[in-house]
Amino acid sequence: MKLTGVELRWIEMPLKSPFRTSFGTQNVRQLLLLRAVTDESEGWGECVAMADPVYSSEYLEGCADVLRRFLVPALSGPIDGVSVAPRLARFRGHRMAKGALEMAVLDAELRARGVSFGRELGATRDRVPCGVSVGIMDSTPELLDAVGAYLDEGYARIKLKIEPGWDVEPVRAVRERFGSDVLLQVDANTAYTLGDARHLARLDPFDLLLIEQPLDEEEILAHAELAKVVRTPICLDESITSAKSAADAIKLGACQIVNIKPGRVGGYLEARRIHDVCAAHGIAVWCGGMLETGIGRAANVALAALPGCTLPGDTSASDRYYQMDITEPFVLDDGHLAVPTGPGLGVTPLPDALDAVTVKTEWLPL
Ligand SMILES: CSCC[C@@H](NC(=O)CCC(=O)O)C(=O)O
Ligand SMILES: [Mg+2]
Repeated sequence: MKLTGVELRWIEMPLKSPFRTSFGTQNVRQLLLLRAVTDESEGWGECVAMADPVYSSEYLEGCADVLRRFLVPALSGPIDGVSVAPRLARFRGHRMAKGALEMAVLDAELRARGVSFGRELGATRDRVPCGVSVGIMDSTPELLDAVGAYLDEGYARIKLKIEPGWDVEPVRAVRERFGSDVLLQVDANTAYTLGDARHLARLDPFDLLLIEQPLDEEEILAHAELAKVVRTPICLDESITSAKSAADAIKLGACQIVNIKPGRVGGYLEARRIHDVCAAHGIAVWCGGMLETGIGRAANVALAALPGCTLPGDTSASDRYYQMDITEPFVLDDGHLAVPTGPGLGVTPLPDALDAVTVKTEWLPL
């Protein structure tokens, strides 16, 4: 298969309501979609980098630049999904940009072969239980209303964003209102330090599934120290950038659970390798989210169907964040989403919906 070019598409998707985390509040999701055009088929990739480098060092315009000047030109000549990462390895970092490009080439290859993402990645289920991420709110009553609505929709797991000053009390309020059977976890997005260990241990009585990324992404040993003070399992997100970093974190006792985000780790093939490393060490994994459109959501649901994904992921329905998705919407069914079965991602953008959120496009010829 040969690439004839890649289209970059800047899109802006307004959120139904502000999504607040410890690193800021989002009202609109600005992201880059890639369309890989080959001599056999076309494929789609979603770059999950945010507009600003506040979740990780990557950001939207930086990804566009590195794709334009380095990554896309490096894919001239015969190419397929598995050969993208080796071809790009000489360029350091830029995992989200690389992951989106690999995803688009892999999707084109799989559509040409008539193989689904789920089949290619090793999915063993045709539907997956879905969790939902709940942002930091202005008040506890507002939080309880939101959590109650998501539970009524059937979500299998609730994840609360936390930060210093909004942690123990919101968790206590959710437990008191909805009981101890609700699967409940928290995500700090690196907002704490090891000095907060005893404070974070105050979450232990609430029987949380996990505490996600309490410390800075580079604090691997500190997470291992934290795990000696906090009984609740530590889950890493931002710290896990590759199968190697996952193996190191596990060996150092820095995490008992891993949130796998394909964009963060350089693509779905590396995500599968992380899944396999964790499974070999008895570490549970789940598929994280970056407010993807239906394109990224389709691939995430396929990943979430792998056997080692034993915890509900942040694979919410399309209407968690968006009034209208750019694909046929993913709709929750009894707390589950169906794994797409068509070739490649199994979904394609709806032209009118895509045009409605497109800011600009750029064609990168090969
Ligand atoms: C765009 S920043 C979101 C990062 C955050 N993701 C979520 O909370 C889930 C978002 C989703 O439902 O896609 C995380 O750190 O896990
Ligand atoms: Mg997280």
